[in-house]
Amino acid sequence: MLERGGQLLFDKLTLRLHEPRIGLIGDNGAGKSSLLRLIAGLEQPQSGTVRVHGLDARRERAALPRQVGLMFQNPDDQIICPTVEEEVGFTLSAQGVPRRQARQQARDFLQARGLGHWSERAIAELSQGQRQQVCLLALQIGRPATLLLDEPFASLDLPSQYRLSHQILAGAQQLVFSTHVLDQVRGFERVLWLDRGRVREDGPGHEVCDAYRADVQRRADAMPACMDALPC
Ligand SMILES: Nc1ncnc2c1ncn2[C@@H]1O[C@H](COP(=O)(O)OP(=O)(O)OP(=O)(O)O)[C@@H](O)[C@H]1O
Repeated sequence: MLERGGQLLFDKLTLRLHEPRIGLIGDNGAGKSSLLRLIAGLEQPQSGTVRVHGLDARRERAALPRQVGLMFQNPDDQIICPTVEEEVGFTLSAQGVPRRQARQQARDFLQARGLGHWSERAIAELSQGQRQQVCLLALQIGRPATLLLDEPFASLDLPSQYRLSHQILAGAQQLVFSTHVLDQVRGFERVLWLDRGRVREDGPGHEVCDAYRADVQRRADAMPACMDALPC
């Protein structure tokens, strides 16, 4: 059970997430980010347990970052270092790698991806899309088994979406990916449609996306026409 803002959000929710690519869809406030935060150990349920690759997300929270990395909706909520190299290296220092060695590994990691020229760049001078790329690199260098992505493409232009998508799919990690753009998860093995904290549909991406789209269409059809709804 999880309460947020004094409201019960998840109650008796039981999920096993084993598929390589899992999408999360649903209206604003449905609980997508909250579910990702539970898996990442950033929120704790008031009752019940969250197990991540065999770890208890409450009692073994310190060990979670080696297993799971969460990319926040807003890169500025994630980034804490002034330069790209420091930010990417920070993941390794947090895992116990000495700072100097972590910086060197970060440089090598960027170099290997054709981004050696980014090493010393100030994060503050990067665009939103570039900052999101840095967040993803900072997660990937830690090689977690699972990547949790919270609307990773929300504010990106098309070329940035392609770049980031390529970067995401190039990794071998399990993906759990929340989005409002159904096409991004339609081909996934499994998609969960969350509705006010409950799982409304759970199945192959194309089926669940179609069911959600049809429901949204039904609700839109039931709305008064725009002109009627506008104030005089
Ligand atoms: N920091 C917070 N404090 C209190 N309540 C919160 C907080 N963040 C979210 N909530 C509430 O938890 C519920 C689920 O929010 P959540 O952010 O998980 O939804 P979401 O599906 O990710 O929405 P969106 O599509 O808008 O990102 C909502 O009712 C929201 O009001």
